[in-house]
Amino acid sequence: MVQADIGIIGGSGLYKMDALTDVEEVTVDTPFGQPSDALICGKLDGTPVAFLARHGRGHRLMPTELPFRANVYAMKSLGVKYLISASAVGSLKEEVKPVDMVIPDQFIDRTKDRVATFFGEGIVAHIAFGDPICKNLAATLGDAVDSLDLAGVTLHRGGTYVCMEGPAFSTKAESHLYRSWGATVIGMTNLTEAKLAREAEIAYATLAMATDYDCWHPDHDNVTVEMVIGNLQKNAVNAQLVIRDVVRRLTANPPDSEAHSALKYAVITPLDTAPEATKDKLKLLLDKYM
Ligand SMILES: CSC[C@H]1O[C@H](OP(=O)(O)O)[C@H](O)[C@@H]1O
Ligand SMILES: Nc1ncnc2[nH]cnc12
Repeated sequence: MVQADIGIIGGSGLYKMDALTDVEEVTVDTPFGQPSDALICGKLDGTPVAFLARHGRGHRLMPTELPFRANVYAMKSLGVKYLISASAVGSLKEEVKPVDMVIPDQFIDRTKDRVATFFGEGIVAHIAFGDPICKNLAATLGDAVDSLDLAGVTLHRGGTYVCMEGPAFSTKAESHLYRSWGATVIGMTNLTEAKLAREAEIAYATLAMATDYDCWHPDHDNVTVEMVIGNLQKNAVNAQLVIRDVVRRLTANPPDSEAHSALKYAVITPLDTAPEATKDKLKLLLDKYM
């Protein structure tokens, strides 16, 4: 099986990486079902990476339908240690304008219809999630963005990403509420992925690219898919430059991450008495603790 230390999940507008060489499509089956699509494995400037189109190529899956567990498990099964998400987000702050980049460091959970854990069925784990994003991976990602000096793009390091269920966009009352909470951007995917990545001991960071001002801004139209995609086509070009640069940096200097030992103090169920079937299902995550 192909192996890669670095995984990339491309969101709305980013369905492929043009610079990939030695490309191989890998279909992965997991105990949590099939990922959104085949993993596109290849090399970026010589470094093996695995790319996954979050909504599938052709954008077939809405946020609630995403097989988040299968996606993260599939990355883990290829050996991924660093997972970078590229995502479209609505801006909740005046100073974050469309095409700006945000590297969030916090989330607010407004999802209600998805499973965000690998555990259960006899094995209970509670991961620490106070700092849901890997600080070192986020810093490397920020350095990559800064070094590129992309025209018209301001980088915002840090910020809170509200993860809503969707698929409908927010009401104005909701959008104003999130602003009153001090949130920075809004999307529908990254919190769930970040939780599962942490459970899988994978360092996770998000390159969030603003596409709209959601529906709170008096001088801007309410968000539409047309608006999102229009801006994300510009963002997709920038995102690929950033990803290429961050992969170079991670290859030269793979950072430490607290995520890599996230399960050390998280599993409360004694594994020696836990159900064999669940241990088998979670072997990829728990092997080093058994
Ligand atoms: C097409 S706009 C809404 C859609 O875009 C974002 O997706 P992703 O995070 O995969 O880029 C947002 O979360 C929604 O799923
Ligand atoms: N305004 C918005 N709300 C939720 N998800 C989004 N993705 C892009 N823009 C968004």
